[in-house]
Amino acid sequence: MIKVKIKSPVRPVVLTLAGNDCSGMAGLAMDIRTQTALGIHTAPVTTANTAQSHTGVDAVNAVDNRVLESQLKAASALPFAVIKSGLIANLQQITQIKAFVEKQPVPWVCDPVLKASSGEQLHDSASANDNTFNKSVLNNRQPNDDYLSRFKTELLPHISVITPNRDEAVALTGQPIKNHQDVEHAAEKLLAMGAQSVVIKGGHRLSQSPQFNNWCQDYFSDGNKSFWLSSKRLDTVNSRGTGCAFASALASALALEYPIYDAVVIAKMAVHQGLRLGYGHDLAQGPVSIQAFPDKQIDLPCLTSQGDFALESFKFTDCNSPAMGLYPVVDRASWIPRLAPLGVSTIQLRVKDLADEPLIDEIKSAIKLAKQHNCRLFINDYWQLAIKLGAYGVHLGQEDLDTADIEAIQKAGLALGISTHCHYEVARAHSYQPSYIACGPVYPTDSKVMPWIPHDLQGLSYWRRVLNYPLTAIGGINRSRIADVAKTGVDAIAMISAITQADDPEQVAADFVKLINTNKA
Ligand SMILES: Cc1ncc(COP(=O)(O)OP(=O)(O)O)c(N)n1
Ligand SMILES: Cc1ncsc1CCOP(=O)(O)O
Ligand SMILES: [Mg+2]
Repeated sequence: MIKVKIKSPVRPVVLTLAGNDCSGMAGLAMDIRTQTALGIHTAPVTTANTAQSHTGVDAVNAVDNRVLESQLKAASALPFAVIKSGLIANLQQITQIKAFVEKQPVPWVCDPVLKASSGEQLHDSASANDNTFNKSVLNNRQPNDDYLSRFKTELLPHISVITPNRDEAVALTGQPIKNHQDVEHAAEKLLAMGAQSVVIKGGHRLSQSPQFNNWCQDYFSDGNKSFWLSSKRLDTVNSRGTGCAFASALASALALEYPIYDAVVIAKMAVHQGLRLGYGHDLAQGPVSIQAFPDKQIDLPCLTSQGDFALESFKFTDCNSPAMGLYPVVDRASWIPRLAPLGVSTIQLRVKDLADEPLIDEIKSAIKLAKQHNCRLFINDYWQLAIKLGAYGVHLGQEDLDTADIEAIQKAGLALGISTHCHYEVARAHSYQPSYIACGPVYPTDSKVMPWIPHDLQGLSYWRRVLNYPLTAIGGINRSRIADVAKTGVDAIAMISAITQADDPEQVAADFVKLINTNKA
C-alpha cells in the first residue's frame, strides 16, 4: 500500500457547551451540524441530556457538576477560538461556567436558552444535582427568578455576544416587547447589564406588528453600532433548532476571524439557508439545515438603521445592458472623449480636488461629453449635483449613504452604484437594490488609503457567487491581473491608475477592452 501524506486543512475550534437533544433537532446536534457546515471543528461539552421529540420535552437531565468539570478540562486542551453556549441547566452550572469563561481570552457567544420552542422551561433553579425533571415538573416550574438573577449578575458581564429571542429578551430585561423601539430598548438594557454586544432575534411572530410578522427582523447593538437585519419570513414548519443554529453560525464566523458586524450578517444568511433547506420526517416540525457557508443572494438580509422602514421601496435602474465592461474612474471630464471611442461604455467622474464653481463646471462638462459619446457617466460623491445637472448615475461610498437622500436619487431616475468591502456593507447596499455593487479592493492599491484586506480572486469569486446584481471589481487591477478578474464573471472592471497613469492610456484602454471581452466568463 502506498502511503500518501495529506496536508490536512486546519479547522478553527469552537468549544460548544449545550444540551443534547435526543431528537437531533436542536442543542448539540444542531450546533455540530451547523459548525461543521461552516468549516469549524466543534468541541461539544454536554450540559444536559434532554429527552425530547417533535411533540415537546419529556425530561431534562442536567449532567453532574463533576461530569461538566471533567469535560471542560479535557476540551480546553484544544486551541479553541470561540466559546458558544446554549442550555445552562442549573445554578451550579452557572457557577462552573462563570469560573471557566472568566479565565478564557476568547469571545463567548451565549444563546440564553430559557425555553424549548415547544414551551417547556429547560433549566432548573435548584442549586444541586437532583438532575432529572420529567414532563409534569417541567410544565409546572415556578418562576425562575434565582436562575435569571444569577445568570444576569454572574454570566452577562462575561458575554461577548448574547443572542436572545424576543421572549428571552423580555425575561432577561423584565420589559415587554411590542414594537421596534421596545426591541432597541431591551438591547440597550442588556448592554447596560454587562453584555458586550447583543442580537435580539425576531424569528418568533409578534401579533401587534404586521412588519414583525411578514419579516424576520433581528436587531444588533454593541453600543457603538446598531442595525436591523430583515429577511422575508419563509413559510416553513421545519424551523426547529433555529436559535442554536444562529448562535453556532455566529460563533463559527467569529472563529473564522470575521469581525462581529459581518459575523452577524453571515449568521442571519446561514439561518435563512437552513430554513430553506430544512427537512421533516412526516412529523409536525423538522429542523433547519445549514449545509454550507452561505453564498446566495436569496439568503442575504437587508441591513438598515431603522426597523420600521419601507422595505422594498427602492429599485434602481439596470445599468448593465449593454454590459458595463471596462469602467475607468477618472478625475477630469477631458478623459471622456479620449476613452469613450475605444469601446468604453461606462465612466466614473471622481473629483477630489475641486469645489464650488470649478467642480460644477467639471461635472457639467463631463455630463455633456458623456451624452455626446453615448457613455454612462456615474458621478462619485456629489449626488445633489448629479441630480441637478442630469447625470446618468451616482456612485456612493458607505459614508455617503449616511447622509445622501437615496429616495431623491431614485425619484430623479438616476442609476446608483454602491461601494462595499464586507458582508455588513453588502447587506446594507442590498437594502437599496442599487444598479450595481462594487467590491474592493481586489488587490492592494496605491490610489486610496484603505484599511481593508484585499479580497483577492477567491474573495471576488465568492461575491460573484453571492450577488445577482451587476458586480464591479475595483482596486489594484492592472494588465497582469485583468484577465483573471474578467474570468470571475464580474460585469465591470473599474480602474484608476492602470489607465490614468499609463504612458499611452488610449492604447492601454483599448487593450483592456479586448482582454475583458476575450476572458469574460
Ligand atoms: C466602482 C467604484 N467602486 C468603489 C469606489 C470607491 O468609492 P467611495 O467608497 O465613494 O470612495 P471614493 O472613490 O470616493 O474615495 C469607486 N469610486 N468606484
Ligand atoms: C477608489 C477605490 N475604491 C476601492 S479601491 C479604489 C482605488 C482603485 O484605484 P486603482 O485602480 O488605481 O487601484
Ligand atoms: Mg465617494
